[in-house]
Amino acid sequence: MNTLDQITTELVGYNPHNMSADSVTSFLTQLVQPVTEVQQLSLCQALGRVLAADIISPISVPPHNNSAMDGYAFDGSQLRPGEGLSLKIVGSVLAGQAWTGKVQAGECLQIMTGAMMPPGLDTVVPQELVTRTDTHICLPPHTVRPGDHCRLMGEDLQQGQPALHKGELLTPAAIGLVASLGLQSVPVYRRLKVATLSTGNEILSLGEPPRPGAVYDSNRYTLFGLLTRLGCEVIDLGVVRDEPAALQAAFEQAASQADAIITSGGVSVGEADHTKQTMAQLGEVAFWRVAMRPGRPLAVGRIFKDKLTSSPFTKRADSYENKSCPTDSAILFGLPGNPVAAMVSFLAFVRPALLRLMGCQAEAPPLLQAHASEIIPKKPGRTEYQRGIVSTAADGTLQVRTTGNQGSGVLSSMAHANGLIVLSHDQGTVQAGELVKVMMFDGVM
Ligand SMILES: Nc1nc2c(c(=O)[nH]1)N[C@H]1C(S)=C(S)[C@@H](COP(=O)(O)OP(=O)(O)OC[C@H]3O[C@@H](n4cnc5c(N)ncnc54)[C@H](O)[C@@H]3O)O[C@H]1N2
Ligand code: MOO
Repeated sequence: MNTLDQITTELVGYNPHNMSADSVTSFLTQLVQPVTEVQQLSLCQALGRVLAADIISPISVPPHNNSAMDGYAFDGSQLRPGEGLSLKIVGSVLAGQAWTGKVQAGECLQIMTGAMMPPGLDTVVPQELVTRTDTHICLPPHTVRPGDHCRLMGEDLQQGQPALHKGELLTPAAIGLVASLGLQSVPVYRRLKVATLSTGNEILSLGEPPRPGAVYDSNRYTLFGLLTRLGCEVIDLGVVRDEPAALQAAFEQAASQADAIITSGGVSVGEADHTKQTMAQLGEVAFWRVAMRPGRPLAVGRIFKDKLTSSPFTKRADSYENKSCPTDSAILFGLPGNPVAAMVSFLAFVRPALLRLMGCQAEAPPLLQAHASEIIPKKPGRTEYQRGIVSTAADGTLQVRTTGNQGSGVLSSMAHANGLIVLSHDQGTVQAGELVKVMMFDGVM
């Protein structure tokens, strides 16, 4: 585990009370140490998990030369430029069958897609490109070239070649690739446990009757969705009152069970904002406040498990299967209470940090570029995230417009967005037609 001093002395521009969005990303890369515990999981359970070792192909894929079309297989060396070809049909082979007979010069074999190409044959002509009698086919000139429509053994993967690398996320395509190798299970890093709690005396749990001054908790629900999409196990610790003792008990419980803790509310400068103080008592506050909007009062730190009193930490290698978690500290993300500020902070920083904690080494997906359909006012000196809808303009280019009220408590404009327009730290107001960057939600939330 790196100490804060080790991380911060190397970090350019570190200012714990006003971090730029870029320095938060660099900081979290240093702070977060990936989990190390590995499990062997059957393929169907492994979707969304992170590979803990390279997958080396035990076989070649495809395992044999085979036809890419329903048609006729023959030796392509008989083709002559500008000339047609007449071939005698000597048999027929389906996928899964092996043709054992001979196919001589002047002959062909009727073959179905996926069927093994017999030795000596390297070319397939699709059936709709030939004229056929009972005994022969006739290929017009220029129908195929030697080697056409024949899929070669190992053209996808050669035996012994790495198919996937350690640190890759298992997507549906990756799961399919592993299955094509005949492997039934894969080594993956264990699932992260993430504890969530909402703070605030005014926060109502669902099912409670409304009361004056109170609002229903939405943050635990957006976080539940975001964390579930990420494949984390969510430990829901409910709503905690704005009281230091209640917060301390909740943090201790969370830290004893989870790799990461995500709170919302109580990180600003109000009299009931106790999150940072409790974080400092049980661990350390790494930084608080980011030059961004929304989400400025984000606080990040960690809770040291060996300091906990009420929830003793058992450091057993298999303990993540039980109640506690085998890491020395739990990283704590104190998100701002305003619902959109909480979501934006999660998407901008928490999600990439959790992916790193999960062992994922994949690059962040590139931001998309779209033309702003309207003026977007922006002050230089902070990164801004605006809720937007990307669509295709009449000329085929991408355009983006904002989804209305951008107040950091307004969830409806978030629910109607398909991405966040990311306006960088030094950027000023965006004019209509200018290109802007967009972080798309697809696959993320
Ligand atoms: N004097 C200042 N006041 C505020 C500042 C500031 O710099 N100086 N920052 C503002 C900004 S920006 C934000 S964001 C908020 C963040 O405050 P907290 O993290 O302390 O959050 P709360 O005060 O607890 O709540 C803010 C707001 O969000 C509602 N909320 C909280 N939790 C939930 C939840 N789970 N579900 C739905 N809504 C929730 C809460 O009722 C408040 O309306 O501080 C500003 N103030
Ligand atoms: O940063 Mo706050 O999130 O704007 O409301």
